[in-house]
Amino acid sequence: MSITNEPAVRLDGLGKIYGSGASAVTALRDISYGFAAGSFTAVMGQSGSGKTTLLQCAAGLVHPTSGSVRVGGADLTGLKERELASMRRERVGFVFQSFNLLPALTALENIELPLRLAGRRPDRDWVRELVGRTGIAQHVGRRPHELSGGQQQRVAICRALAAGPEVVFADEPTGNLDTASGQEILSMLRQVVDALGQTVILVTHDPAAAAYADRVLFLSDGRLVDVLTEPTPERVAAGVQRSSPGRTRPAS
Ligand SMILES: Nc1ncnc2c1ncn2[C@@H]1O[C@H](COP(=O)(O)OP(=O)(O)OP(=O)(O)O)[C@@H](O)[C@H]1O
Repeated sequence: MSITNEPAVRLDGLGKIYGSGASAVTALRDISYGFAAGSFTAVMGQSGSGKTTLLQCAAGLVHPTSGSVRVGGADLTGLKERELASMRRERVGFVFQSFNLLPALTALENIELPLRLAGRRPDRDWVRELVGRTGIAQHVGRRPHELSGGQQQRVAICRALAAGPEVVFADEPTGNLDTASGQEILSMLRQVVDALGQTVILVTHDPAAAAYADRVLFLSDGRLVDVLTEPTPERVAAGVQRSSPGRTRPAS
């Protein structure tokens, strides 16, 4: 059971260095932030600023070099790979730019696959509610190649939500979609937060996409340099400008 006021994800002094010696790359520097349960947060910053690394550390996909990550109150620091894999299955959902659906399986089989791999019986009522809410109920018998990109991404969102995760991580989920389909996917993520109380963390390059969130974090050269509340596309675009390298300032 999660404790009231415990953030869904808590980063403390998070740092990540890839490689070592002369080829070492510092991707994250001393990032501390709590992602409130039931909130929608966008992470922005220029290419190479550390967005994907932050998401992957927070999701237990990449080991931080320093600091700690807590998901739903559970400390990931020191977990072995097998324990991390089980944590990911139980507590987090993922939505990627490339949908990552298995082509041989129907949409419904794709949605239920992670649960089945975890040895759990899918909750049919919950899956029915998800496919209804995301508007793909009539398509669940089709295979991915019989669906549009937007429909495939809806399937991926249902798959991410099927196990009732603490948090859904979405890395550029609209990157392969046309503008209208992208907007539908973002509205859907917004609805998932508002109607289902889900926590969503979204990595994006697009100020219009980030404006769907409650808060926007700005990264620059691996540092958290700004946090914007009540974002609009214009305010987010201005935040990107402010947080560009050369104009770095500490987070308030
Ligand atoms: N596996 C890796 N090995 C070495 N360096 C890496 C690795 N992954 C990322 N990096 C480096 O870490 C830094 C941050 O990368 P990251 O992918 O997190 O940035 P990003 O903001 O998501 O970039 P983009 O917007 O281009 O996807 C970059 O300098 C990148 O080259």
